[in-house]
Amino acid sequence: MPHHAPSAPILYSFSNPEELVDALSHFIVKAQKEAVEKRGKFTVAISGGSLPQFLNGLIGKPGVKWDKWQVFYADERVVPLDHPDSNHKLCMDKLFSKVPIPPDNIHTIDYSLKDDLEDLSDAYEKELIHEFANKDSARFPIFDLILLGVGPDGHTASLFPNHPLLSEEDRWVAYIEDSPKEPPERITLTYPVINHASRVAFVATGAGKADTLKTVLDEPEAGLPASRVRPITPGQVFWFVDDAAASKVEYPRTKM
Ligand SMILES: O=C1O[C@H](COP(=O)(O)O)[C@@H](O)[C@H](O)[C@H]1O
Repeated sequence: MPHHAPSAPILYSFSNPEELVDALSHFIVKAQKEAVEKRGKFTVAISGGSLPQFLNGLIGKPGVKWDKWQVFYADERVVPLDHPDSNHKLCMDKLFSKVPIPPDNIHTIDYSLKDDLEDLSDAYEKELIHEFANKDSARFPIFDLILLGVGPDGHTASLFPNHPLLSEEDRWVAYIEDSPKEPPERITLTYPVINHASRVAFVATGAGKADTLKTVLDEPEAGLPASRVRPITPGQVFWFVDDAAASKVEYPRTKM
């Protein structure tokens, strides 16, 4: 089979958060429409951190078919689901408690397995296998959309700089016990999963992310975790940022 290099990232920069929220919700609904037309459902993985607050353009938006969404977490902290550090709690607070998504369509970690992180991450992987296996012959799941953030150190999901997990090639879900950012115990989707997605969209805002974004987009050879997100063709990576976050970036912007 011919090998195609991954497509270059597409960078959208907005002058204010309202424009970003609006464009992002439009982009997500378009992705959902395509997926539902093709396969009758929309598989999406969502991060925590600052990202969920930018999804509020979906609340009450016409065209969102919540019953077709199957939601997983791109990463999750190993804490109770109602703990302030839980990415699930954050997504519930910012979005899912405000929309008619069936609770069974939101796939959370099984916190009762907290004493054995291998079991906990295997159980989450099984949840993915149940959703994706046998639907196509791919070795890895093909998410319709993965929504990611980027930390000031360039980490994304719970893939941190210089961590051995960056080299994971087999597992769909892996655990980490020594996250440099609190809390230390987490699970994360691995690169093979992220880089098989149909679309990955990063969201990053604020001047505090300007240096990080410059390194990620202008110096991919530095190998920061977010730069390594390069979905295999025909997958595509998009960046939704504000002008403050993009202020130091030379990488070309695309008009929406
Ligand atoms: O710890 C995490 O950090 C990243 C980035 O967070 P942000 O607040 O700087 O946007 C986030 O994407 C990830 O889900 C989370 O667990």
